[in-house]
Amino acid sequence: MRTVHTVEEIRAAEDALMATLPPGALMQRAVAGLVSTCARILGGPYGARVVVLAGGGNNGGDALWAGARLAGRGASVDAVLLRPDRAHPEGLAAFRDAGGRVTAGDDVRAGAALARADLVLDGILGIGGRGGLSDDAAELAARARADAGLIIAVDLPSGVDPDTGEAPGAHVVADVTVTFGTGKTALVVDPAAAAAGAVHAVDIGLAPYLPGPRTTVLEDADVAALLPEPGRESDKYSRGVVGVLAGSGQYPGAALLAVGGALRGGAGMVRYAGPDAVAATVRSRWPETIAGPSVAEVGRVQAWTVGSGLGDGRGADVAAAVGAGLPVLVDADGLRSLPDRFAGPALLTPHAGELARLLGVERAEIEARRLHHARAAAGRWNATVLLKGTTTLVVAPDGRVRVNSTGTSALAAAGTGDVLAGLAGSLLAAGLEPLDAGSVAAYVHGLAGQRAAAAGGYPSAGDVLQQLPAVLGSLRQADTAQG
Ligand SMILES: NC(=O)C1=CN([C@@H]2O[C@H](COP(=O)(O)OP(=O)(O)OC[C@H]3O[C@@H](n4cnc5c(N)ncnc54)[C@H](O)[C@@H]3O)[C@@H](O)[C@H]2O)[C@@H](O)CC1
Ligand SMILES: Nc1ncnc2c1ncn2[C@@H]1O[C@H](COP(=O)(O)OP(=O)(O)O)[C@@H](O)[C@H]1O
Ligand SMILES: [K+]
Repeated sequence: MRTVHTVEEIRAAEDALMATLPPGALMQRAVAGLVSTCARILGGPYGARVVVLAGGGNNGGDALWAGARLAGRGASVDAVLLRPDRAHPEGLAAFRDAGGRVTAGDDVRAGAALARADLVLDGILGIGGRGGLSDDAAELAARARADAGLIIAVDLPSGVDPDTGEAPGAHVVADVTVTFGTGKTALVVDPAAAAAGAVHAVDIGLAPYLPGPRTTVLEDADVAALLPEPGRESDKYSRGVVGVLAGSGQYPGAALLAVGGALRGGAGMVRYAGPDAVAATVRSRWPETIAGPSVAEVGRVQAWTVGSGLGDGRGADVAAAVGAGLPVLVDADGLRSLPDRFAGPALLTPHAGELARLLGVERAEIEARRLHHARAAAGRWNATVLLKGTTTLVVAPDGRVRVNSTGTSALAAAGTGDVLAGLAGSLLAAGLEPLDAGSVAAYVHGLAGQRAAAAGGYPSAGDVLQQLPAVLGSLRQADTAQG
């Protein structure tokens, strides 16, 4: 599991750790990790042309110290100081001692150095940064992006907001970010995360001083441990019965994909509620499905998945499923019929457009502030909100957040959301809480998208569905091997 902490938590942990160490020792740990990553990426620093962009804080200090060490190993290093009056004194002294050249941000030499750089170290702003880059810094960042070989961001790409994942103004767009101690929201939540590139974490010994993380990124082992495992005594009821209220005459495929997602997700049984014609289509593909005309008449279930491809005019059925007092997942058209607040476990699965409609804001505003708005909706409806997109977020009303790392644009195809709704519904029926059900489903769904894409061509939702057994099988196998 990868952890994410807030700036306040990181600063408190750093203070506690620093109190046990000689002055400057913590920065030297960070710098050692940064330099070894730079050296590895450069294939050895000797002869490399490096430019350090240094702001006036400790982030600039890290970059200047790293520049000094790279110069000491034979790199040709220029430092461009954005705030010459506030440059990190020890870092700057070490840099000069190692033979580094220093220029001011507005010096023409700065542009020339960037144009021939193999590597730019972005030390303009770190966790102290707020509100986008100043104009002079923005210009250097743009030049670096246009002209230089590779950009490595120190701790964070400068200019993004550390705690929200928002990018409120100009910012560095890095190829790699070397981050210290723990993850930051900006490294996992878009749009900021898109500017971080590949993230390398450097252990500086902070973990014992950090609180339990509110935000996490699940990995294979976490997901495998959360997946329901049928026991010797399991029967179809104890494994979970999912009710699926999805699809319509206009969108019968949504019913097929949601039921398929639920069956492949491990449900012991799926009960489909919908018109006879759609039910017949569902049963011709999934003969194991039990069908009935409405929520009230389909029989007992342990969780409901409602809304995918449902069309209009089914509000009463949605209300019946939502009001059944069972865990419920609400997707797509079902989101038009939400109660004022949920009383029991609920998982809402909007994409940005649907969340925009729910909250009465523009879609672009949702995309710019994904975590903020997912949180707002989770609080407003007392439900866990799974906001789909490049990095899917799952936000519980109590403030816990999971960020999915397996997303792929291969999933940007009609109907993949229906598969996700069925899959997450089956996990709710198996007894997972909405945060676990949503984050495990998003993870598995992303891996299925990756596998479908690797099989070649442009996968459709059906191809993604077909990959679920292989993905679940390999996660389980890895779990058994570990356990
Ligand atoms: N505290 C420590 O011992 C360690 C700190 N480390 C580094 O220190 C960094 C944090 O350093 P600082 O707290 O000095 O903060 P930064 O270096 O991130 O920022 C410096 C200052 O810039 C100003 N600023 C904020 N937003 C700005 C903007 N948009 N435009 C211009 N100026 C702006 C603020 O006054 C801020 O305090 C971390 O990100 C990490 O790189 C690491 O060396 C690990 C150890
Ligand atoms: N660019 C992308 N990168 C990663 N995942 C994506 C991308 N675009 C779409 N997805 C994923 O694809 C799925 C699409 O779901 P949705 O928008 O509900 O489509 P539909 O209603 O057609 O099924 C979601 O899981 C979403 O997170
Ligand atoms: K930085």
